[in-house]
This record gives sequence, structure tokens and C-alpha cells, in this order.
Amino acid sequence: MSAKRSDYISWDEYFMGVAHLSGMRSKDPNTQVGACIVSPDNKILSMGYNGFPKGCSDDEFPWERENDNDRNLTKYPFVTHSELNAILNYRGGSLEGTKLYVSLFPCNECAKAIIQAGIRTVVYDSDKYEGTPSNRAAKRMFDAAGVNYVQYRKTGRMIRIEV
Ligand SMILES: Nc1nc(=O)n([C@H]2C[C@H](O)[C@@H](COP(=O)(O)O)O2)cc1CO
Ligand SMILES: [Zn+2]
Repeated sequence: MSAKRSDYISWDEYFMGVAHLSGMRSKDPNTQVGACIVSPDNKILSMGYNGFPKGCSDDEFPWERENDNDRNLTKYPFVTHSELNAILNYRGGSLEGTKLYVSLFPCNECAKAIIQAGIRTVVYDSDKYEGTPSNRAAKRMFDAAGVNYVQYRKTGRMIRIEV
């Protein structure tokens, strides 16, 4: 009998890896975000990435970050964040007591949805908007609501997948 493999990926690497993979579907030219919701017994319940709502074409809606003079539109009023997409993509019932893995710390709007959906823990990777009003509001609400948020500790493992 041979011993089991020892170089298998950990649960955390698996779920954060899935979150990052999901973010690779994003058409946002500046920031791609992915999220993965996991049950207390380590089952993936849902995934999401940032994009425009159904029916809102990536070729017609703007991906600009700043208003330009003639069109005067940015992506911000239109884009659905990865975390909200992951919550809304779940059609199986309650998300009470689940864990969310996300490649970027949630904004204040997603924080409200996370709290109200009953998600108890957020594992995030980047926090590149740390200190902004939205980021601070999200943390303040998580603290008040008892949602735990922990930064993912990178293991340095490279996961390469040929598709
Ligand atoms: N937690 C998040 N989840 C997300 O899905 N997003 C999305 C909204 C935009 O599509 C993009 C941020 O664009 P930018 O401001 O870095 O060019 O990422 C943003 C955040 C940040 O709070
Ligand atoms: Zn958000």
C-alpha cells in the first residue's frame, strides 16, 4: 500500500484559488475580483466575479474609471461586485454560518449584503483600498455585526493549470 500524497493543496489554498480563478472571468480592465462561498463543512456553495448585470452587454456599458467629457459615464453605477454576485448566484436556501473567500476586501455595500445574508467569516486577500471611506465603513459594520474578517496568509505556492 502506498502512502497518501503530501503535496495536496490546503482548504484555504483551494478556496482562495477558486476565488482567484473566478475573478479571471471578469472583463474589468483595471481590477478583477473573485469570490467563493463555503459551507461550514467545506463545500463550495457559490462563486462570483465583478461584472455587469445580466442583459447589460460588456460591449455597450462602459468600463472607464473616470468620466470622459463626451460620454460622461463610468463603470461604477453598473458593475455588480463579486461578493454580491456570489450571494445572488446561490439559489439553494440560506447562507447562514458560511465563509466567504474573496480576492479583495469587500466594500461597504457588499458588507451590508454579507451581514444580512448571515455570512460569518470573510477571508480576503488584497486590501488595496484600505483606509478609504467605503473600506472603513465595511470594517466598522463587520465589527458591529460580529463578522470575522481575516487576511489570507499567502503560502507562496504557485498553482499552474493547463486548460
Ligand atoms: N471588494 C470589491 N469587489 C469588487 O468586485 N469590486 C469591483 C468593482 C469594480 O469592477 C472593480 C474595482 O475597480 P477599480 O476602482 O479598482 O478600477 O472591482 C471592488 C471591490 C472593492 O471594494
Ligand atoms: Zn462591493
